[in-house]
Amino acid sequence: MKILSAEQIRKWDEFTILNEPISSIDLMERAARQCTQWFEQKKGGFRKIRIFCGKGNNGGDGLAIARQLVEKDILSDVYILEFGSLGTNDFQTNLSRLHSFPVTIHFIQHQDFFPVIDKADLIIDALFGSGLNRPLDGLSLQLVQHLNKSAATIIAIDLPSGMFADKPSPTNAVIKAHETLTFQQLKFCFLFPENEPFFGEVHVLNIGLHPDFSIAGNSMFELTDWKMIKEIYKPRKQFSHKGTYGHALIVAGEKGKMGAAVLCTRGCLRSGAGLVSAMVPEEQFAIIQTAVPEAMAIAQETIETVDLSKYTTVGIGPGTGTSEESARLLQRVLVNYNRPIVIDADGLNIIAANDELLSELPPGSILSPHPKEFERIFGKTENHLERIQTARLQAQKLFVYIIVKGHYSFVACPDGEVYFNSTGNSGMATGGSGDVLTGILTGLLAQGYSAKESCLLGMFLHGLSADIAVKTTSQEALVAGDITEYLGKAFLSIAN
Ligand SMILES: NC(=O)C1=CN([C@@H]2O[C@H](COP(=O)(O)OP(=O)(O)OC[C@H]3O[C@@H](n4cnc5c(N)ncnc54)[C@H](OP(=O)(O)O)[C@@H]3O)[C@@H](O)[C@H]2O)[C@H](O)CC1
Ligand SMILES: [K+]
Repeated sequence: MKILSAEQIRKWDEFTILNEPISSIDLMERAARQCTQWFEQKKGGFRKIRIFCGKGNNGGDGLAIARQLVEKDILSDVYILEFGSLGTNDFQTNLSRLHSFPVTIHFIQHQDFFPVIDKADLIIDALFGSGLNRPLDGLSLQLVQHLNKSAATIIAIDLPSGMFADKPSPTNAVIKAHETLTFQQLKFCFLFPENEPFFGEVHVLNIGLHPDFSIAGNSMFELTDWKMIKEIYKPRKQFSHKGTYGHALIVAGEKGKMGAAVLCTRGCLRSGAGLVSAMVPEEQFAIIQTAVPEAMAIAQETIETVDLSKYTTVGIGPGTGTSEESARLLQRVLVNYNRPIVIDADGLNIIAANDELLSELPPGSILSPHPKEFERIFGKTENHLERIQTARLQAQKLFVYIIVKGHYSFVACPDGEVYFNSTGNSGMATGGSGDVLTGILTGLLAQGYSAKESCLLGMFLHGLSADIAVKTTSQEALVAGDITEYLGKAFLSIAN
């Protein structure tokens, strides 16, 4: 699913209006209807429903919701932020429609008119949506601060007022919503971690924008979905043997960090690699061979002489440390291996300390930093959007795939496309979950998925497995090992 800017969504509206065809006011009615149905299902026994409206189309939605709720015998008070000018056409039409219904309409021209809000009230925020073009100030700023001070439940329509739809809102006053009902698809702003305190739980309501609108080519940003992932997934061939699915080399672990090697190797095996060799310090063989008997062990001390070309791919970095010997491991792989590899964790820290290694990366390789590792290599970024843009430029420049981990992990590809992952949960913020991802990515590469396919399928599987796991483990009790345990169920849900 492509992620669109506010401008592109406006064009999609216009396309729908022209080609469905549907009038703009009926499209607003349809959008409001989806919200009304959602509110009906929510029920909740609120003392009073208060709908706050601006004079744009977001406010128009609020007015239409007020009318549709009365039609269902749910009463509300409407508050219109009044600046003295007329609202949009659809706002004005909805205002005149509302006059014949038993809804009290208040016009707010000054902060003295702000209502006292009870914690048992429900606030519907329809002040500003995707048309916001500057931070809030004056009366709108004061109103948002007043609403945020209340202990009432706040539901935002389309976006929390004060938040820009497609760029960071660092200095803005923004409504702190408990839930947000957004239209048609996720907006860019919901992918930024800085915005998380404001949007609460986001529900995407389908308002039936025209399916033929050509978004392809209009956006470099995309959210992975089931259809895309099912197309990438390749069932195993009937006449196959372990050689069909490649031989992966995992270079991981040092004394005290062998857990990373175990998790990574398990992730690699569980994602379907035919053979996996784990290159660990020789004195740690017992750990890897006991914990992962399916893998072969090979000593890190043999790195100078080993023939790397016999491995289909290499995953390097989890728990290796950043000592001179570990740096040597990475250098040797980079210099002697020319197919795509996966580099994570300490492998990335070694690169951060020796940035000349960036020019040695085999083309098409995958780097999978978390934000701090990313900044160590590519420099400080002010916000998530800047991080996305930097990753995009670097992926193009270095011809590598850069996965930045987090809620909505994303991968920046060498062709300039950026894909956000749609699976996963906060339970994954636990030690070792990145090591499992490295294993999965390496395992997918080994069995013949392209680097891009490995990134998309790997991130999706990793998150999906955790989503399935938390149904029994809870987010709190999830440990990285559970992600490998549930990978089978994740594969089954993609295959079926
Ligand atoms: N396809 C859909 O998703 C549909 C969405 N709908 C709803 O429409 C809004 C977008 O409506 P729009 O009228 O474009 O914008 P807003 O309602 O968000 O804002 C209206 C005007 O507010 C002014 N503005 C902008 N920033 C500020 C500010 N900081 N302070 C005060 N005023 C501000 C601006 O006008 P100016 O002339 O003052 O620049 C805006 O134009 C979308 O979010 C949905 O809720 C449709 O209902 C159905 C389809
Ligand atoms: K809003």
